[in-house]
Amino acid sequence: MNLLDDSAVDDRLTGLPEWRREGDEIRRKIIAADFPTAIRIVDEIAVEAEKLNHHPDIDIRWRTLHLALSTHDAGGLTEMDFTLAARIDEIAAANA
Ligand SMILES: C[C@H](O)[C@H](O)[C@H]1CNC2=NC(N)=NC(=O)C2=N1
Repeated sequence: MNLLDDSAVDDRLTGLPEWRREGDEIRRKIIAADFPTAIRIVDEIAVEAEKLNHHPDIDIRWRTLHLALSTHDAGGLTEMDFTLAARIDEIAAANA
């Protein structure tokens, strides 16, 4: 999987307004209604991550999830990160 250059990253982020670039990662926060919902979101993300064999870093703090995506094997951002980010946004919206 090839690393994306800065313009490609910026281009893909325009379609993902919840996400911010932080160096070699993209990050977003999800505030769930309550803790059980936060865990359900994490579980649904886990299903998608396994399908893609691409996994986010997830920080769970009560009902706030901090997510970070990067392609560790490539040492930075690739298409996989943006594919999973879009799926995470769908999961967040479905559990809003
Ligand atoms: C061996 C396994 O396919 C790899 O380690 C996968 C697993 N999940 C992954 N997740 C992420 N975010 N980046 C990777 O490079 C990656 N590689």
